[in-house]
Formats: sequence, C-alpha cells, structure tokens
Amino acid sequence: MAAIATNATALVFAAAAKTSTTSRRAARVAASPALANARVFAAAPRAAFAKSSLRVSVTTRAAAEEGEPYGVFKLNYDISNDVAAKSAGWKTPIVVAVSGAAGQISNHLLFKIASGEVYGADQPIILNLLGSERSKEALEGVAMELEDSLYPLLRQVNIGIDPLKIFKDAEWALLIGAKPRGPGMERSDLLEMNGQIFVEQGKALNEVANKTCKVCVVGNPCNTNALIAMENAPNLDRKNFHALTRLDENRAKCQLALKAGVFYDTVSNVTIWGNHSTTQVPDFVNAKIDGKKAVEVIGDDAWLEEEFTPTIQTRGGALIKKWGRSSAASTAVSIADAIKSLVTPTPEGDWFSTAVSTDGNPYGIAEGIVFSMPCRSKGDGSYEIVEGLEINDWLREKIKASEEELTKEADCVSHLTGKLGGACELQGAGTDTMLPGEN
Ligand SMILES: NC(=O)c1ccc[n+]([C@@H]2O[C@H](COP(=O)([O-])OP(=O)(O)OC[C@H]3O[C@@H](n4cnc5c(N)ncnc54)[C@H](O)[C@@H]3O)[C@@H](O)[C@H]2O)c1
Repeated sequence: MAAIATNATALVFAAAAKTSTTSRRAARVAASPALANARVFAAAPRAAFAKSSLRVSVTTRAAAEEGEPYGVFKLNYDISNDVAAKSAGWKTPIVVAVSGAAGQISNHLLFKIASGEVYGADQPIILNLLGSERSKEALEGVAMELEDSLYPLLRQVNIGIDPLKIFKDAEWALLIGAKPRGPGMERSDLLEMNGQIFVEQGKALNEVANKTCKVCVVGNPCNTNALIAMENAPNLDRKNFHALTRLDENRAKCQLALKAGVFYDTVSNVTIWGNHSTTQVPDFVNAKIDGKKAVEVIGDDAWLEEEFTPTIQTRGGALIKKWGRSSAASTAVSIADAIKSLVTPTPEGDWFSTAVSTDGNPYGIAEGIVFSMPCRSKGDGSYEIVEGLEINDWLREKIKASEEELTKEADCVSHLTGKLGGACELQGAGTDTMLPGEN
C-alpha cells in the first residue's frame, strides 16, 4: 500500500493473505525503499489459506532504523499446524475498513470485530484502518494494541490516511471519522465541513472498494453524510449505504423496559424513524413488550409522548453531562448490533432500525434522503424495508418534521451530491436542531 510505503512508521501485519490483490499489495510494499527494513509475508493465495503458515512481521520507524522488527513480532513464527486446526471451518477473510480508527468509538469497536463477536467466530478479518493527519501516531498505537491482543481471527492490519489505499477491496466500510461541531458553529457549517470528508470517502469507495461493499456511516450528521457518500459512489448499490440509528433504537428499548418493569430482551419491534438528531421519532406505537403492544402494556400515553420521546431524542446529551464526553462504548455496541442485524437473519416478526435510501420506500417519505426506517434482513448483508406499520396522526406529524429536516440538509449539501438543490435553509436562529449528543 502506498500509504504504508511512504510512511516508515506504518505497521503491516500480513498473515495468510486473502487474495492475489493482497499479495500484489504486499509485493509493492516489499519493493518500497522506504520499507526496506519492513518484512512482509503475504503471499498465500486464497485456496492455500487454510494450510498456510502464519508469518507476521512488523516494523516501526525506530525499529526500521535499527533494522529490528517490533515487539513480539521480532519473532517470525510459524503456526501452520495450529492454523490448520483452527481454520477447519473458517471462511475466507473479509476486509473491513474503519475510518476514525483512532477515535473513542473505534477504540471499543475494533476489538469486538477482531474478537469474532461481530462477523462470527469463523470469520477471519483484515482490518484496514483510516486515520486523519492528526491521528496518525495514535493510529499506530491502536495497531499496537490490536497486536498485543493476539486475536486468532485477525489476519492483517493496515493503517494509513489515504482512503484510496485503505478502502481497497473493502467489503465493509464503517465510516466513523468526522470532526465535532465547534463552538458557535451552525448545523449547516458542520454539514459542509464533514460533507467534504464524505465526498472524498464516497469517491474512494467508488473507485477501490469491493463492488458489494456495505457502508455504515456513523460520523455526524450521519444521515446526510451517508447521502453524500452514496451520491459520490455510483458504482455501489445505493441499498448498501446505511447511517447508524441503532444506538437510538437500543436506547428506546431500554427506556420502554424500564417503564414496563421488564428485562429489555422482551422489548421488540422498535423503530427509530428519520434523522439521527433531536427530530428522530422513537416509535412506541408499533413497539412490543413480550409480544404485546407496548402502548397497552405501559398504559400511559402521556408518558410515551411527553417523556419517553424527548428522553430518547436527547439521551446523548444527558450522557455527556454525566460522562463529560459522548457515548463511545454503547455506540460501538450498536454498530456491532447493526452489522449483526445484516449478517444474521432477522427473527420472525421483528425488525431493526437503520437509516437507508428513501428511493421507492413504502411510507411516502420524500425520495433523495437517507431516513431511518424498520428493516429486515435475510442475513446476507442486504435488507428490505418492512411495510405495513401503523402510522397514526402523532407519528405522521413527527415523521414529517424529521423528513423536512433531512430534506433541508440535503438541499444544504446539494453542491456535494451533484444535485441542483435549493438554498440552504439551515442557517440562522431557530432553524438549527441538535445532534442527540449536543444538548
Ligand atoms: N450515529 C450515532 O449514533 C453516533 C453516536 C455517537 C457518535 N457519533 C459520531 O461518531 C463520530 C466519531 O465519534 P468519536 O467519539 O469516535 O470521535 P473521536 O473524536 O474520538 O474520533 C474521531 C476520529 O476521527 C478522526 N478523523 C477526523 N477526520 C477524519 C477523516 N477525514 N478521515 C479519517 N479519520 C478522521 C479523528 O482524528 C479522530 O481520531 C462523531 O462524528 C460523533 O458525532 C455518532
């Protein structure tokens, strides 16, 4: 990878490689004078994966200067027998690219992914980690921690700051990296600043990612960032773009359980409609507790409308007041949940929330935005929107407000999505809504 080739601090784990592409990449790295001291072993073709030796070597700037590999990897070790035993039922490794990999959320998520908790205990992983110029050093620290964790399923880690390199062959792209809203910054400014990131990353995905790559955008404002990435990646199926609203769903389930005095695993069919902002609509109308209508089990409409709903909309802010920082661990859990919901079949009769393209949606939501809706999956990475939910007047009005907000956001970034949009109406007092973590 050129990013690695130009950065002698780069860390390359190249275990039994997945594809010939990976082998070519390793060959380029090995040929680079900048990495003359880096020892990269990555040649086993896909068919040979199960039987290949695991040979890992790594270098750091200091080690490269000294000509010594780093830490535990100063040993080149061969565990072919062990791998052969463990890999009996293992699948072909998948490439998971993560942006913002040196951030708080990734600090939890990467270890879940590497452990097998997210994609399965038989799914080897290649982690491609994207950082920013500012987080370069920290990114190496992340890789060192992954190194020290000795995860059997983690077959390769690549780090860098060029999405064209890091998104290469990605089968999943988890776009977490974004900049936080600064003091006095309007939502329109935030959209513009982070929108540029998602133009670049969308284009990079379009160019180098696997054509079936599934993209989950977490960096805020995540719905419209997902829209921007999607519009800049015409080679990828629009149905493969998601923005994360699963954390909001999990929060809603928790609060319903608390009110009903039941354990939260009995709460199902919870939808978050709309934007990951304070206009989001946590749907108690269709939610169930122990298979019964949540509205009937709870029997307190005033609480549902006037307490439950704003509690979920502003839960992020309440947490910041306690923690002094935004939710990271529970966000990582919800990203893991969102992925698991796509790679395992949805339980009969249930659904999950994810923000997806509104193209052809059955609820009459305006097209051209990314809107959270109830979805189901067969477990093959795809989804379908669940039809036929009851939309009463209360829900309709709330959903409309979130739809209008997202339409305005889309107008504000029309210059980033190649559309002829209207003027940006999200400027000035009274037009700004908060992210869940901002108030
Ligand atoms: N959708 C949700 O439910 C949800 C929940 C919580 C947080 N978030 C959002 O997730 C994002 C990340 O949160 P965090 O707590 O991990 O933040 P963080 O500040 O700890 O980490 C963000 C990382 O992204 C990096 N980064 C910035 N620009 C980048 C770029 N162009 N390419 C790659 N990396 C880049 C930064 O250097 C930093 O290391 C924020 O935008 C936050 O608002 C979303």
